[in-house]
Amino acid sequence: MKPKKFMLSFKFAGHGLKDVFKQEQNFRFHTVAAVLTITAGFIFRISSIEWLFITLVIGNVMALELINTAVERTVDLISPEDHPLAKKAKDAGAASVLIFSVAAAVVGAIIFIPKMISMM
Ligand SMILES: Nc1ncnc2c1ncn2[C@@H]1O[C@H](COP(=O)(O)OP(=O)(O)OP(=O)(O)O)[C@@H](O)[C@H]1O
Repeated sequence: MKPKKFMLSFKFAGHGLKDVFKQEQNFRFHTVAAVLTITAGFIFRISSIEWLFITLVIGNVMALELINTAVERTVDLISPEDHPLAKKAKDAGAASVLIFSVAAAVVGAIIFIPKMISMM
């Protein structure tokens, strides 16, 4: 890939990120949750392994939310009218974010709850 094309792909990704942040409340919620989790990571001085898990779950939740938005928009483009398959596609996309968000909450609880308890 040419360097100019490579740099342009970053620019387009940036546009996508900015647009989804502006348009999607769920993405803004996940961003706030990520900032709070990272702040808690510094406050509780979590280990390298714990940072590894936190980085992976935050990255995956946000990436899934972006993919879910891409699915929603593609469905809206292809099927602006109500259609049972459009509903199934959108609901499956939403379920993928939900499943990983629950897993992320479990990871966060395993890392932070013992540290909060020992602080009290
Ligand atoms: N074209 C469609 N045909 C059938 N069901 C749809 C269609 N578009 C959305 N739905 C369903 O209607 C419900 C609400 O959808 P809604 O449009 O409010 O949210 P969304 O498109 O999934 O997400 P967002 O609000 O972020 O765009 C969901 O169960 C969704 O699957």
